Amino acid sequence: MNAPPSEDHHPVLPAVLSAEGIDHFFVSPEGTVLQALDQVSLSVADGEFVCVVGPSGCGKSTLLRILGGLDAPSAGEVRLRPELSVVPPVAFVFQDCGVLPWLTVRANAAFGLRMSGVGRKLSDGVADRWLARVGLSEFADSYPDRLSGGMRQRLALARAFASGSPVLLMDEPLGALDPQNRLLMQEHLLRLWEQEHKTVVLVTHSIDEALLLGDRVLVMSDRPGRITDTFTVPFPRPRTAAVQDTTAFARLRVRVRQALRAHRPEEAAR
Ligand SMILES: Nc1ncnc2c1ncn2[C@@H]1O[C@H](COP(=O)(O)OP(=O)(O)OP(=O)(O)O)[C@@H](O)[C@H]1O
Repeated sequence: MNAPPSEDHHPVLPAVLSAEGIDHFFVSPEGTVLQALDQVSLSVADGEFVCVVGPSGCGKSTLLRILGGLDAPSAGEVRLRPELSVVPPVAFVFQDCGVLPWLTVRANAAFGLRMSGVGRKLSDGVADRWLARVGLSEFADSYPDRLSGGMRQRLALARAFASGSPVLLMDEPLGALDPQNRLLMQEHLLRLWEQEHKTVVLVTHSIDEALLLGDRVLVMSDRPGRITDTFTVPFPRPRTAAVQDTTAFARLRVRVRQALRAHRPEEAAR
């Protein structure tokens, strides 16, 4: 295995999701080849929250899609713990929510369960419990156009958590929110995850978000994306946004920022 240089060791717990030696190439209609990923290997333990940060265009979304089986890698292998194949193993949360405007809020929350064959009564019951947990009960019979951006994102989270999938793959799920709403949603996501302990891989541009939410932060280089550094986040749980005001947080933020800069060609040239 091509282990990335790392400040910290990978978890000793058995991996739920792992990837080994992932390369990915895109070919344009004119035949131009673009390498998006270069020998990416990672391993995510059961119940672990892993955040991925990296410069724009470095291949984070491509990696997430490959981890979730939406795209096949050009080379390398993704493995999910075998017993997970009995349920939809992964649920996605995207920046644009993926909320379906023609379905009610309840039907949106129940969507993952319905797609995996769960009957309406049972899936609606689960959806209603999740809507209550994200504070959207009163909108259950409404359509998503009645919801604000933050509420839609809460609905997207409810749908992912309600789906029963043990692995949640999140691509900038809070990226479209204003700073105040984003902080509220980060704390909301923290609470949900701390209660449910799903296995999460979350892509974000925000170092602060990664350090607030994650157990580990993986840093990617410029394209073609490689994992250059891994940081274990030592802050105890349950966490609140107040951890961002501590000296330890500020120090770790600097180290992650330095790791990000170290692998950008224009920085290396300075
Ligand atoms: N379907 C595609 N066809 C061709 N090129 C693609 C395709 N999808 C992504 N790319 C290219 O692959 C590279 C990686 O894209 P990707 O979206 O994975 O990056 P990212 O790190 O998620 O970017 P951002 O942070 O800006 O969202 C980029 O150069 C992008 O232009």
